[in-house]
Amino acid sequence: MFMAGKPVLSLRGVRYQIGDRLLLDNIDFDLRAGESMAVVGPSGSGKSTLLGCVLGLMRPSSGSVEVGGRDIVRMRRRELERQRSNYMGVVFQFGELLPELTPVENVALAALLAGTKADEACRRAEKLLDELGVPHGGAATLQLSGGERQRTALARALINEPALLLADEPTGALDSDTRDSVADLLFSLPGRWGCALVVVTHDGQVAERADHCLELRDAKLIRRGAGVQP
Ligand SMILES: Nc1ncnc2c1ncn2[C@@H]1O[C@H](COP(=O)(O)OP(=O)(O)OP(=O)(O)O)[C@@H](O)[C@H]1O
Repeated sequence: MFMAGKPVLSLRGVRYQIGDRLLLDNIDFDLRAGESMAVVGPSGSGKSTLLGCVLGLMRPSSGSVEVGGRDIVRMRRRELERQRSNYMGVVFQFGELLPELTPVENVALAALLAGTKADEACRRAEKLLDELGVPHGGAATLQLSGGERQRTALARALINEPALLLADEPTGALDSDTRDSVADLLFSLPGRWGCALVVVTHDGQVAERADHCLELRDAKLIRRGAGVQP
């Protein structure tokens, strides 16, 4: 896990523009191990763009995005991919799992791709799925409920022990009871695993569980909860 006390994620002066529209204007924040942050904001305000900059999928026109103490903005592709696989885990709205594989296979695959041996990858996948409450007989992932699929997606994001967990609308496709149980699990992870967590969500009831709640509006990040220094 990343050094305690130092930010796992640190943005300074991040600016991102599409055409003549400024989506991110001078965004600054720090997030440390064990902390969670929610980003809310109207549809189209640029929340996914912000996450894209943190993941290195989008390149800001200026500013720095430090993950694990290193600026990813000016990294070459290979180096960026290495930094991403060493430090980051990601969960999307629909889980983005391979439906015909079993949950164990879906989760183990992420470890295999990171260089873990097959036996070890399966063992760790099974343990993680047990801890996150996902049944894992031989059934294909498509037979799981929506909540179980999102828990599987969380297990996949966690298997390489990321210092930074990123989630884009992780509960957006779930009914309200399932949303609550997945959100409870999600926000328990920084305390249990020592990772930092960023959640982009439309849902105020999900966002209020975070240590820091920030709203993206008119290209600026405005603090809504206590904590983070924007
Ligand atoms: N490649 C692109 N070309 C042009 N416009 C784009 C492109 N990508 C995103 N946009 C626009 O940028 C704006 C921000 O998009 P983004 O997906 O970051 O918003 P969001 O806050 O995540 O929205 P939502 O909550 O609806 O998912 C939107 O108006 C979108 O249409």
